[in-house]
Amino acid sequence: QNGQTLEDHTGGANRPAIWIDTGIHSREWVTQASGVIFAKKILEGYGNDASLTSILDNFDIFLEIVTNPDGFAFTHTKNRMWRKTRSLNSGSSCVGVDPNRNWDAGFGGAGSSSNPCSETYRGPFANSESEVKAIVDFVQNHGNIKAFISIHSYSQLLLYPYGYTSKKAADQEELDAVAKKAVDALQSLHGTKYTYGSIITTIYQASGGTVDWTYDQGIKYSYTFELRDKGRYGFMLPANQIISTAEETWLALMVIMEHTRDHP
Ligand SMILES: NCCCCC[C@@H](C[SeH])C(=O)O
Ligand SMILES: [Zn+2]
Ligand SMILES: [Zn+2]
Repeated sequence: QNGQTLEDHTGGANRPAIWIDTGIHSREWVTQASGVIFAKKILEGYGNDASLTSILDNFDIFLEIVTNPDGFAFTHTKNRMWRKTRSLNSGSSCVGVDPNRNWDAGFGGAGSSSNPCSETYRGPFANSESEVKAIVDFVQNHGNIKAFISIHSYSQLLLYPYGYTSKKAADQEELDAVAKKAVDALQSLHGTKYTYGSIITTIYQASGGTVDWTYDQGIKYSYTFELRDKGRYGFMLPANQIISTAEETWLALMVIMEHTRDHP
């Protein structure tokens, strides 16, 4: 359209962008399902919701829904509780690397395991997993991503860097203020209560994590969500909670995206 070639589908040379991924941990099924609903929100919202329209008039949104496809298939066929990738580990009969410990941010430090049989196995080296490397390459080639949101379940948390170190992020105050606003918006819909804060202080030490790497790439608005619930169902959240979970999470995402739009 308007004289642009097919390849240039992003509406112009490298517009600023917002990244959202779901399903990097395959068993966290409410996240992939929510990702599909986020896609619907984006498509239906353009031209109807003024705030989303203004976001999309200025940013591209990149949404990767099945970020760990091999793991996701495995949860459907063999093991519902599979978390990691399905890569083969030489010298071990244990399969898979934790794709949320494989990033080059404090890689190999405390908060990940060197044991291939562990659920938090970091992998043989940073970006060893194709699922991770693909995103690293995309982020570095794009070079104009302003917000990066990686969605997990469960625990009802909104987390920001760092997880690999107790050092405060340079933008900690701002990240905390936006997180508060986001969880307040989330809670306003169905009363779902979230906790927010830095990864290491709010959940546990985790090395090689996604948003620690994106933050250190200069993507200030880097957040990890842990969606519903707090353990009653855990990863097996009943399907009848998918829509309400996605709807409330969308309100939090809108707060983060609006802040990104208004603070370019
Ligand atoms: N980027 C590290 C985020 C903190 C831990 C998040 C949870 C999600 Se299941 C984890 O990977 O253990
Ligand atoms: Zn997870
Ligand atoms: Zn989790």
